[in-house]
Amino acid sequence: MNAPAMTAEDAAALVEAVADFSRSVLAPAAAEIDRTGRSATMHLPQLAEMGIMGLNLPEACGGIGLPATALFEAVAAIAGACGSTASMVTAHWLATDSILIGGTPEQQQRYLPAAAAGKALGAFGLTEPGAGSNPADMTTRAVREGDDYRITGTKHFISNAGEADFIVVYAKTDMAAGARGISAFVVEPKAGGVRCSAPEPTMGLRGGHVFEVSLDCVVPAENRLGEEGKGFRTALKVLDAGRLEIAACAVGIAEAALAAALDWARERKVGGEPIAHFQGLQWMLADMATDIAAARQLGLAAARKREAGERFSMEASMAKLHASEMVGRVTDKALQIHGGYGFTTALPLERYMRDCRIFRIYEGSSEIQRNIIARHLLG
Ligand SMILES: CC(C)(COP(=O)(O)OP(=O)(O)OC[C@H]1O[C@@H](n2cnc3c(N)ncnc32)[C@H](O)[C@@H]1OP(=O)(O)O)[C@@H](O)C(=O)NCCC(=O)NCCSC(=O)CCS(=O)O
Repeated sequence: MNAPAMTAEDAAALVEAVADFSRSVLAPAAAEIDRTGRSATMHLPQLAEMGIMGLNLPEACGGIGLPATALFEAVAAIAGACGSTASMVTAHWLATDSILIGGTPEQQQRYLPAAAAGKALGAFGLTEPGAGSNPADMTTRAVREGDDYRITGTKHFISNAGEADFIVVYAKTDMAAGARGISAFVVEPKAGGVRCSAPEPTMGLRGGHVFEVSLDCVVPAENRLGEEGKGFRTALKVLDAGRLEIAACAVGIAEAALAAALDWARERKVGGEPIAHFQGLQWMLADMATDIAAARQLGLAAARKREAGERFSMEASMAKLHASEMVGRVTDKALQIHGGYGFTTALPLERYMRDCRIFRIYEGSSEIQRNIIARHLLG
């Protein structure tokens, strides 16, 4: 079992500090980020100061080493305040987790301390225009040229890429070997050969920018993470953690929507009576709270397995599946409780609905999560 890097009391205090920061710094800017599409990286200096960019990394790599259960709560707090910021931060963690899981100790020391300190922003380059649900179909290739690799191809829907200092790119080193021919590389866009599109216009998470990335670059062989052909396994391990973080984002946004609905129900009157007095509405609130509690428990169960150093693929998929579907139900009910006001952009309800919609799609759609769960059940 992996020893937790800090005591439960220290972890709880850190989560509380992240929640305070989220309420006081992130939440007030969230509507403006959504309206203007300004990048959530505007918060990077303060996120860095709080140590948030390295919450997922062990102290030996410059991170905070927050235990997985506390990490779940920290992500929920960030997402409840600003979904775009949570998306940007967790995409950075996909990149740093790739190096932590797939890299050598030298590679970890080369990249992770600066990334944990928020001095270098990361992106995770797996998805392609023609390879979303099945990364094994990717066509990006890395061909060995002496001490280097030439990487050519196109990646799509890559969060942070346009501003990233490093992108972990998954590419085929053996085109005939399917998933076993995939290797991972750290690509530094400043070295040249990397072109990013303008940010894709999206329905939600408008400050969590996603890009198409065209690659025709040469990287030194020392930038390959681990052995050739081990990249797919690394990506799937990274995605276990990423899926848990999406579940946490869903719980955070759902809690924000429930809190807004509770306030509204207490204050809004119909026929002189607060709408909270009506049983139909009370039942909606009860269902929302129950749905959120179930999602949190699934997430924490997966996090406990992660903390114990056990494989948690099925649990992460269950947590993501349930939480990403749950947040759709909860935000819809919260908007309904607000009536016409919920439909206006003066209140955050419609933003919550837009921001959470992608959770059922990225880092493995709900259908992919069901496939993974069924495969674990059936063996
Ligand atoms: C649906 C899939 C899981 C199907 O994958 P495969 O069937 O092709 O692969 P598997 O047989 O399951 O796994 C291959 C291999 O790796 C081993 N493995 C897998 N996971 C782990 C783990 N956690 N720990 C250890 N080992 C693991 C597994 O046992 C196999 O080993 P053998 O080869 O048998 O020895 C997969 O295709 C899938 O997950 N698809 C969805 C892809 C996805 O989520 N894409 C999203 C990308 S990122 C994004 O959306 C946003 C990023 S951002 O915001 O910028």
